[in-house]
Amino acid sequence: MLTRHLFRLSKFSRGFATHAESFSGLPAALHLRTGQSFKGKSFGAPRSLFGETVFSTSITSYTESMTDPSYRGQILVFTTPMIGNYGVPHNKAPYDSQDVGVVLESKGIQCAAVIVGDVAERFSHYAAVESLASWCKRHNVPGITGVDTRAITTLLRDQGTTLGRVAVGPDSLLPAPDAHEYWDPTMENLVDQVSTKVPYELNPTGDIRVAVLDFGAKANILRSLVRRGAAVTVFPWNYDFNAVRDQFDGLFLTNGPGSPTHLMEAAVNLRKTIQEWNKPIFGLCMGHQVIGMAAGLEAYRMTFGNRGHNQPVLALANSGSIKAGRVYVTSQNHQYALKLQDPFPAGWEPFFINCNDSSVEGIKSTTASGKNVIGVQFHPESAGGPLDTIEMFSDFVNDCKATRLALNLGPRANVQTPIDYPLNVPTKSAPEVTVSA
Ligand SMILES: NC(=O)CC[C@H](N)C(=O)O
Repeated sequence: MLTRHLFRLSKFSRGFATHAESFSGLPAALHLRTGQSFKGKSFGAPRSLFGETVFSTSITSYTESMTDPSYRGQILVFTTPMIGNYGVPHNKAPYDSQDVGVVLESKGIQCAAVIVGDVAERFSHYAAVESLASWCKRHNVPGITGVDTRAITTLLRDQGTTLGRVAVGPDSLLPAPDAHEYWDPTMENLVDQVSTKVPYELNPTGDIRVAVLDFGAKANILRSLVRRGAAVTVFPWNYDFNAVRDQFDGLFLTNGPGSPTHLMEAAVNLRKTIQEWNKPIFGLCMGHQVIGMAAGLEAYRMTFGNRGHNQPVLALANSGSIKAGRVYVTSQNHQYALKLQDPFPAGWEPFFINCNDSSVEGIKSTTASGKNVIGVQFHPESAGGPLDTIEMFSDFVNDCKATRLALNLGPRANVQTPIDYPLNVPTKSAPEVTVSA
């Protein structure tokens, strides 16, 4: 009876559908460079490719994860067995009241491929318009279902993130590639591939004006700033913010894919900004790593990183809405981290620490330094994930407002002053900061 009732409910919900045509059922295999192979069935695009195999422990939000530009080049294994049961929402205007041009985290699927235990052929959700399989097919992204994702995860946890190959159809019957044939996405500057090529503005009449350095921004970062009344100007990753900084009340550095070793130029520019400019700076994930490199900390590659929406972090200091001694559950997607060094560089202190692996989860400028710079390894904008640290965006916006007041700049509400973008600003500075890959 209950089952019949549930079936009816799902039948009449807008998104109830099956997309059998996107389940080719072709044989497929995931080969790891370390020699292991896992066999399953193909869904989505019938296409073979190389990538870096990573796992995520998130239970929901496969749509947000897959559109996160930080997953660029990665074969994403979900530890949650059933993926796809609430389908995929539309991606057409109008989006929402904080329209930043996309409904999820970016315009399309960013990860190279997905590996799931059991892909849902039927989906049901009021906002869903298609199945995971049909979405993957439209975006030319292959998926494999029917594999033991727990076995893959246990392996990756022991041996670390591993290069892989998704082989679909006849390719899956061929022997696994030789170790030297695997493509390593981290050798490329992936940030350059996903960052905006030209500056653009959102909410130009906001109360404060924030510059965003786009290393591969998740859209919810932009929404979170706009929602709090900020006018936002998004710049390419290697734009030298120092050329325009007088026009802004704060600087935000976003998440981004790949190794921070490719972002030396941004770190060198930022070091100058921190030295010469006393307004609020906030960075997350890749942005946090760039802040750390600018501060003189070293970044390193972790064994398997942290990916999921259930990562506990302990606050070590009070700052705005964050209280020392409290544990916050956070959304994360990273492979690199800043080294915890003793002593910390002058003027800096650790802000958060991961409760599972004790890795650095945040740094901040000390009160005595007179600066207001914060970097966090996790994603306070939390798409998807718990909202425990979302108020860090309010803290940042409030700090920007307070700085305007302190500098007697007055309110800028409804003032539309065009930003003057000097051309050819990206510079080729000599790297001065260290990162161990
Ligand atoms: N989400 C991110 O910004 C991740 C930063 C970096 N790509 C890493 O893997 O550590």
